[in-house]
Amino acid sequence: MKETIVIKIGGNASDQLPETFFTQLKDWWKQGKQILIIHGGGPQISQWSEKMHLSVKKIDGIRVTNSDTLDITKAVLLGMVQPKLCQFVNNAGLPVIGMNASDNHLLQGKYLNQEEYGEVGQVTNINKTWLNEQLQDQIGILAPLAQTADGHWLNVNADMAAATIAIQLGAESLVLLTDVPGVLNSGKVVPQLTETDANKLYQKDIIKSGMMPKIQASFKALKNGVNQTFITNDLGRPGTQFQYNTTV
Ligand SMILES: Nc1ncnc2c1ncn2[C@@H]1O[C@H](COP(=O)(O)OP(=O)(O)O)[C@@H](O)[C@H]1O
Ligand SMILES: CC(=O)N[C@@H](CCC(=O)OP(=O)(O)O)C(=O)O
Repeated sequence: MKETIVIKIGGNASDQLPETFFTQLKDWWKQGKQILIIHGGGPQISQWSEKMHLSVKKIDGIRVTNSDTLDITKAVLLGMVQPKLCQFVNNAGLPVIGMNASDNHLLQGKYLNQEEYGEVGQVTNINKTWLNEQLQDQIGILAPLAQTADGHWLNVNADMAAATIAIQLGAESLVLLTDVPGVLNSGKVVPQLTETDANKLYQKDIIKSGMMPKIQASFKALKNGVNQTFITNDLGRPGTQFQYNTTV
Protein backbone atom coordinates (compact mmCIF):
# COMPACT_ATOMS: atom_id res chain seq x y z
CA MET A 1 0.00 0.00 0.00
CA LYS A 2 1.38 3.41 -0.99
CA GLU A 3 2.06 6.02 1.69
CA THR A 4 -0.43 8.90 1.50
CA ILE A 5 0.33 12.57 2.11
CA VAL A 6 -2.56 15.02 2.50
CA ILE A 7 -1.73 18.67 1.86
CA LYS A 8 -4.24 21.38 2.65
CA ILE A 9 -3.61 24.63 0.78
CA GLY A 10 -5.27 27.74 2.18
CA GLY A 11 -6.82 30.32 -0.14
CA ASN A 12 -4.04 32.84 0.48
CA ALA A 13 -1.30 30.28 -0.18
CA SER A 14 -2.89 28.87 -3.34
CA ASP A 15 -2.44 32.13 -5.27
CA GLN A 16 1.33 32.34 -4.69
CA LEU A 17 2.79 28.85 -4.48
CA PRO A 18 6.59 29.03 -4.27
CA GLU A 19 8.93 26.95 -6.45
CA THR A 20 9.75 24.75 -3.39
CA PHE A 21 6.11 23.61 -3.38
CA PHE A 22 6.42 22.07 -6.83
CA THR A 23 9.92 20.68 -6.16
CA GLN A 24 8.71 18.87 -3.04
CA LEU A 25 5.55 17.67 -4.77
CA LYS A 26 7.62 16.20 -7.61
CA ASP A 27 10.01 14.52 -5.15
CA TRP A 28 7.16 12.86 -3.28
CA TRP A 29 5.55 11.82 -6.55
CA LYS A 30 8.84 10.26 -7.78
CA GLN A 31 9.15 8.43 -4.46
CA GLY A 32 5.79 6.78 -5.20
CA LYS A 33 3.69 8.59 -2.57
CA GLN A 34 -0.02 9.02 -3.02
CA ILE A 35 -0.85 12.75 -2.82
CA LEU A 36 -4.17 14.44 -2.08
CA ILE A 37 -4.53 18.21 -1.98
CA ILE A 38 -7.52 19.74 -0.19
CA HIS A 39 -7.86 23.37 -1.17
CA GLY A 40 -9.37 26.30 0.72
CA GLY A 41 -10.46 29.56 -0.81
CA GLY A 42 -11.68 31.54 2.20
CA PRO A 43 -10.33 34.96 1.11
CA GLN A 44 -11.74 34.46 -2.42
CA ILE A 45 -15.18 33.50 -1.01
CA SER A 46 -15.14 36.63 1.19
CA GLN A 47 -14.16 38.84 -1.78
CA TRP A 48 -16.93 37.48 -3.99
CA SER A 49 -19.49 37.64 -1.17
CA GLU A 50 -18.68 41.33 -0.74
CA LYS A 51 -18.97 41.90 -4.49
CA MET A 52 -22.43 40.32 -4.30
CA HIS A 53 -23.29 42.52 -1.26
CA LEU A 54 -23.55 39.54 1.08
CA SER A 55 -22.37 39.89 4.66
CA VAL A 56 -19.14 38.13 5.64
CA LYS A 57 -19.13 36.65 9.12
CA LYS A 58 -16.84 34.07 10.68
CA ILE A 59 -17.01 32.59 14.17
CA ASP A 60 -13.61 31.27 15.31
CA GLY A 61 -12.55 30.79 11.67
CA ILE A 62 -15.82 29.10 10.56
CA ARG A 63 -17.92 30.99 7.99
CA VAL A 64 -21.56 31.61 8.79
CA THR A 65 -23.16 30.43 5.54
CA ASN A 66 -26.68 31.09 4.28
CA SER A 67 -27.99 29.67 1.00
CA ASP A 68 -26.64 32.64 -1.05
CA THR A 69 -23.21 32.32 0.57
CA LEU A 70 -23.30 28.60 -0.15
CA ASP A 71 -23.91 29.30 -3.86
CA ILE A 72 -20.98 31.74 -3.92
CA THR A 73 -18.80 29.22 -2.05
CA LYS A 74 -19.54 26.47 -4.60
CA ALA A 75 -18.98 28.79 -7.55
CA VAL A 76 -15.71 30.18 -6.19
CA LEU A 77 -14.23 26.87 -5.02
CA LEU A 78 -15.28 24.73 -7.98
CA GLY A 79 -15.20 27.41 -10.69
CA MET A 80 -12.15 29.48 -9.75
CA VAL A 81 -9.84 28.17 -7.05
CA GLN A 82 -9.80 24.49 -8.00
CA PRO A 83 -9.23 24.84 -11.76
CA LYS A 84 -6.43 27.35 -11.15
CA LEU A 85 -4.69 24.97 -8.75
CA CYS A 86 -5.13 22.04 -11.16
CA GLN A 87 -3.55 24.18 -13.87
CA PHE A 88 -0.54 25.12 -11.67
CA VAL A 89 0.15 21.50 -10.70
CA ASN A 90 -0.40 20.23 -14.23
CA ASN A 91 1.91 22.95 -15.63
CA ALA A 92 4.60 21.60 -13.29
CA GLY A 93 4.39 18.35 -15.25
CA LEU A 94 2.31 16.34 -12.77
CA PRO A 95 -0.94 14.49 -13.56
CA VAL A 96 -3.99 15.90 -11.71
CA ILE A 97 -7.68 15.34 -11.18
CA GLY A 98 -10.02 17.97 -9.71
CA MET A 99 -12.73 16.45 -7.51
CA ASN A 100 -15.72 17.41 -5.39
CA ALA A 101 -18.35 15.93 -3.07
CA SER A 102 -20.67 14.95 -5.92
CA ASP A 103 -18.16 12.56 -7.53
CA ASN A 104 -19.52 9.14 -6.54
CA HIS A 105 -20.54 10.32 -3.04
CA LEU A 106 -16.95 11.31 -2.38
CA LEU A 107 -17.56 13.45 0.71
CA GLN A 108 -20.62 12.80 2.81
CA GLY A 109 -21.39 15.10 5.69
CA LYS A 110 -23.76 16.37 8.32
CA TYR A 111 -24.63 19.80 9.69
CA LEU A 112 -22.22 21.20 12.27
CA ASN A 113 -24.67 23.43 14.13
CA GLN A 114 -27.29 24.79 11.75
CA GLU A 115 -28.61 27.39 14.20
CA GLU A 116 -25.16 28.93 14.70
CA TYR A 117 -23.47 28.51 11.31
CA GLY A 118 -26.24 27.77 8.78
CA GLU A 119 -25.29 25.61 5.77
CA VAL A 120 -22.03 24.42 7.30
CA GLY A 121 -21.06 20.85 7.90
CA GLN A 122 -18.39 18.36 8.74
CA VAL A 123 -17.26 15.40 6.71
CA THR A 124 -18.55 12.15 8.18
CA ASN A 125 -17.60 9.61 5.52
CA ILE A 126 -15.61 9.42 2.30
CA ASN A 127 -15.73 7.08 -0.69
CA LYS A 128 -12.31 5.71 0.16
CA THR A 129 -12.24 2.97 -2.48
CA TRP A 130 -12.97 5.34 -5.34
CA LEU A 131 -10.62 8.01 -3.99
CA ASN A 132 -7.74 5.56 -3.62
CA GLU A 133 -8.34 4.39 -7.19
CA GLN A 134 -8.07 7.97 -8.47
CA LEU A 135 -4.90 8.61 -6.48
CA GLN A 136 -3.08 5.63 -7.99
CA ASP A 137 -1.86 7.56 -10.99
CA GLN A 138 -2.68 11.23 -10.42
CA ILE A 139 -2.63 13.91 -7.74
CA GLY A 140 -6.11 14.60 -6.39
CA ILE A 141 -7.29 18.17 -5.81
CA LEU A 142 -10.44 18.25 -3.73
CA ALA A 143 -12.78 21.03 -2.56
CA PRO A 144 -14.03 21.28 1.05
CA LEU A 145 -17.73 20.78 0.44
CA ALA A 146 -19.78 17.80 1.58
CA GLN A 147 -23.23 16.44 0.77
CA THR A 148 -25.82 15.14 3.21
CA ALA A 149 -27.51 11.79 2.61
CA ASP A 150 -30.39 13.64 0.91
CA GLY A 151 -28.04 15.56 -1.40
CA HIS A 152 -27.87 18.90 0.40
CA TRP A 153 -24.52 20.72 -0.05
CA LEU A 154 -22.59 21.87 3.02
CA ASN A 155 -19.71 24.31 3.34
CA VAL A 156 -16.88 22.68 5.34
CA ASN A 157 -13.83 24.38 6.81
CA ALA A 158 -10.96 23.11 4.67
CA ASP A 159 -8.61 22.39 7.61
CA MET A 160 -11.24 20.23 9.30
CA ALA A 161 -12.12 18.50 6.02
CA ALA A 162 -8.43 17.73 5.41
CA ALA A 163 -8.02 16.21 8.87
CA THR A 164 -11.06 13.92 8.53
CA ILE A 165 -10.04 12.82 5.04
CA ALA A 166 -6.43 12.20 6.14
CA ILE A 167 -7.72 10.04 9.01
CA GLN A 168 -10.10 8.05 6.81
CA LEU A 169 -7.41 7.51 4.15
CA GLY A 170 -4.93 6.34 6.82
CA ALA A 171 -2.52 9.07 5.69
CA GLU A 172 1.04 9.20 7.00
CA SER A 173 1.21 13.01 7.09
CA LEU A 174 -1.03 16.05 7.03
CA VAL A 175 0.50 19.38 6.02
CA LEU A 176 -1.52 22.58 6.41
CA LEU A 177 0.01 25.07 4.01
CA THR A 178 -0.90 28.66 4.82
CA ASP A 179 0.35 32.26 4.69
CA VAL A 180 2.34 32.14 7.96
CA PRO A 181 5.46 30.00 8.62
CA GLY A 182 3.79 28.17 11.52
CA VAL A 183 2.07 28.94 14.81
CA LEU A 184 3.56 32.24 15.94
CA ASN A 185 4.21 33.37 19.50
CA SER A 186 5.85 36.80 19.95
CA GLY A 187 6.69 36.77 16.25
CA LYS A 188 8.57 33.44 16.38
CA VAL A 189 7.49 30.07 15.02
CA VAL A 190 6.71 27.53 17.75
CA PRO A 191 8.58 24.49 16.34
CA GLN A 192 6.73 21.84 18.36
CA LEU A 193 3.33 22.24 19.96
CA THR A 194 1.44 20.03 22.42
CA GLU A 195 -2.30 20.37 23.00
CA THR A 196 -1.68 21.71 26.52
CA ASP A 197 0.61 24.44 25.17
CA ALA A 198 -1.84 25.22 22.36
CA ASN A 199 -4.62 25.71 24.95
CA LYS A 200 -2.40 28.10 26.89
CA LEU A 201 -1.72 30.14 23.72
CA TYR A 202 -5.45 30.16 22.97
CA GLN A 203 -6.24 31.41 26.46
CA LYS A 204 -3.72 34.22 26.08
CA ASP A 205 -5.43 35.13 22.76
CA ILE A 206 -2.22 34.33 20.83
CA ILE A 207 -3.92 31.58 18.83
CA LYS A 208 -7.09 32.96 17.26
CA SER A 209 -9.25 33.34 14.11
CA GLY A 210 -8.09 31.22 11.14
CA MET A 211 -5.44 29.46 13.25
CA MET A 212 -8.07 27.87 15.49
CA PRO A 213 -9.51 25.30 13.04
CA LYS A 214 -5.92 24.43 12.03
CA ILE A 215 -4.96 23.60 15.62
CA GLN A 216 -8.16 21.60 16.11
CA ALA A 217 -7.63 19.76 12.79
CA SER A 218 -3.98 19.00 13.54
CA PHE A 219 -4.67 17.41 16.93
CA LYS A 220 -7.70 15.53 15.62
CA ALA A 221 -5.54 13.98 12.88
CA LEU A 222 -2.69 13.18 15.26
CA LYS A 223 -4.99 11.49 17.77
CA ASN A 224 -6.63 9.39 15.05
CA GLY A 225 -3.69 7.72 13.41
CA VAL A 226 -2.02 10.35 11.20
CA ASN A 227 1.65 10.11 12.21
CA GLN A 228 2.78 13.66 11.51
CA THR A 229 0.94 16.97 11.26
CA PHE A 230 2.50 20.33 10.35
CA ILE A 231 1.54 23.95 9.75
CA THR A 232 3.90 25.79 7.40
CA ASN A 233 4.10 28.19 4.47
CA ASP A 234 6.78 26.12 2.70
CA LEU A 235 6.71 22.37 2.00
CA GLY A 236 10.50 22.43 2.37
CA ARG A 237 10.27 23.57 6.03
CA PRO A 238 8.34 21.85 8.83
CA GLY A 239 7.11 25.08 10.49
CA THR A 240 5.13 23.93 13.54
CA GLN A 241 4.95 20.19 14.15
CA PHE A 242 2.23 18.92 16.51
CA GLN A 243 3.11 16.64 19.39
CA TYR A 244 1.24 14.35 21.70
CA ASN A 245 0.81 15.75 25.20
CA THR A 246 4.31 15.49 26.53
CA THR A 247 5.94 18.66 27.79
CA VAL A 248 8.60 19.88 25.37
N1 LIG B 1 -0.75 32.36 16.79
C1 LIG B 1 -0.90 32.53 15.47
N2 LIG B 1 0.15 32.27 14.65
C2 LIG B 1 0.04 32.46 13.31
N3 LIG B 1 -1.08 32.90 12.70
C3 LIG B 1 -2.17 33.15 13.46
C4 LIG B 1 -2.13 32.97 14.88
N4 LIG B 1 -3.36 33.29 15.38
C5 LIG B 1 -4.11 33.68 14.34
N5 LIG B 1 -3.41 33.59 13.18
C6 LIG B 1 -3.95 33.95 11.85
O1 LIG B 1 -4.28 32.78 11.15
C7 LIG B 1 -4.08 33.06 9.75
C8 LIG B 1 -4.08 31.77 8.96
O2 LIG B 1 -5.42 31.32 8.89
P1 LIG B 1 -6.30 31.60 7.57
O3 LIG B 1 -6.25 33.05 7.22
O4 LIG B 1 -7.63 30.98 7.78
O5 LIG B 1 -5.42 30.83 6.51
P2 LIG B 1 -5.77 29.81 5.35
O6 LIG B 1 -6.52 30.59 4.31
O7 LIG B 1 -4.42 29.36 4.93
O8 LIG B 1 -6.60 28.70 5.95
C9 LIG B 1 -2.79 33.85 9.76
O9 LIG B 1 -2.60 34.60 8.58
C10 LIG B 1 -2.97 34.73 10.99
O10 LIG B 1 -3.59 35.94 10.65
C1 LIG C 1 -17.28 26.55 6.86
C2 LIG C 1 -16.09 27.29 6.36
O1 LIG C 1 -15.52 28.10 7.08
N1 LIG C 1 -15.67 27.00 5.12
C3 LIG C 1 -14.57 27.68 4.49
C4 LIG C 1 -14.15 26.87 3.27
C5 LIG C 1 -12.91 27.40 2.60
C6 LIG C 1 -11.71 27.42 3.53
O2 LIG C 1 -11.64 26.80 4.57
O3 LIG C 1 -10.69 28.19 3.02
P1 LIG C 1 -9.33 28.61 3.72
O4 LIG C 1 -8.59 27.36 4.04
O5 LIG C 1 -8.65 29.43 2.69
O6 LIG C 1 -9.64 29.39 4.97
C7 LIG C 1 -14.98 29.10 4.07
O7 LIG C 1 -16.12 29.31 3.67
O8 LIG C 1 -14.11 30.00 4.12
